[in-house]
Amino acid sequence: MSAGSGAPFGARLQAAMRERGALCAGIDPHRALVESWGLTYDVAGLERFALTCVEAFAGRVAAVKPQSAFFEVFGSRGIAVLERVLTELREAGTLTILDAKRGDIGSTMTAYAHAYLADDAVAPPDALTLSPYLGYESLRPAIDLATRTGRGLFVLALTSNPEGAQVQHARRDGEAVAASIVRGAAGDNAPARARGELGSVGLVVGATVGTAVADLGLDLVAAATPVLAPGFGTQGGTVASLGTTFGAARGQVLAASSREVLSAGPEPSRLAAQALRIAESLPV
Ligand SMILES: O=c1ccn([C@@H]2O[C@H](COP(=O)(O)O)[C@@H](O)[C@H]2O)c(=O)[nH]1
Repeated sequence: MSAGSGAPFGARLQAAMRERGALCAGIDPHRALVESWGLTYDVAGLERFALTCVEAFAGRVAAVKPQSAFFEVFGSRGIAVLERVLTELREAGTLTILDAKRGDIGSTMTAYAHAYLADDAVAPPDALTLSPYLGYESLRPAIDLATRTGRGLFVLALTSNPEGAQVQHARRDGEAVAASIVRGAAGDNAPARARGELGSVGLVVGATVGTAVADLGLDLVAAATPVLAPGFGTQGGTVASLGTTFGAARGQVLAASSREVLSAGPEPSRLAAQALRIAESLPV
C-alpha cells in the first residue's frame, strides 16, 4: 500500500469528502474556456490555465479531475503539463482523479494499468476512470494493481450523456448492462464493505440520469462503491436531482463539475470561492 496516507483510496476519499465536501472540481481546458480567461490556446495558455486551477483548488476541494483529452491535444508538451498538475496536487495533499476512460484487453490493459496506477508511473493520479465495455473482467489488471498500490478506479456504469443508455440500459438475461458493472464492483469492494468502508472500485453515474439507478435496479449501497457523478452544473445536474437519482446512496456521491466551476476564472480567489460555494451546497 503506498498512495498518500497508506489507506486505500476509498477510505481516503471518504475522509476528504467529510473534511471538504462532496465536490470534485474538473480541469477541462477547452479552447472556449481558455480564451474566455484571456489566454492563448497553446501550451503556454494551457499551462497557465491548469496551474491557476491547481492554485485555486489545492487544499480546498475533496478531489480534482483533470480531463486527459484537453492535455493530449497538445502532444507531449501537453502531457508534461498534465504530469505537473498531478504532481503538484499530490504534493498539496489533494486527491486527483484522472479522467482518461481507459479500457482494453490483456497485455494492453496491463500496460495502461502500469502507466497510471503503478508506484513507479511518471505521475500517477490517486484514481483513474475506466471504460468496462470490453467486459468488466477485462479491467482485472487495473483492479489488481490499484488494490496493491492503494489507488482507485471509477468504472463507467451510467454515463451522463443521453447516448449512453443505448449500451448501458441494454439487458442480457434480464440484467441491465449497467447493473452487471455494479455487480462486478460490488464483488471487488466486498472486503472494504466488511470493514464498514467504501471500496476503491468506484463507479461513474451521471448526475443527469434521472431515475435510471432505481429503474435498472442498481444497488449502489450494497456495492459499497464511491460514485463519481459528472454532469453536475452545466449539463443539468442539481442538488435536487442528486437526491432523486441516488436516494440512500447519496452519501457515497462525489459530484463532478467542470464548466460551472471554471466559469468563475481566471482570478484564483474567485475560482476558489465558486468551488467552495458549490461544495457547501452538496450534503455529504
Ligand atoms: O459520464 C460522464 C463521464 C465523464 N464526463 C466528463 O466530465 C466532465 C464534465 O464537464 P462539465 O463541464 O461539468 O460538463 C468532462 O470532462 C466529461 O468528459 C462526463 O461529462 N460524463
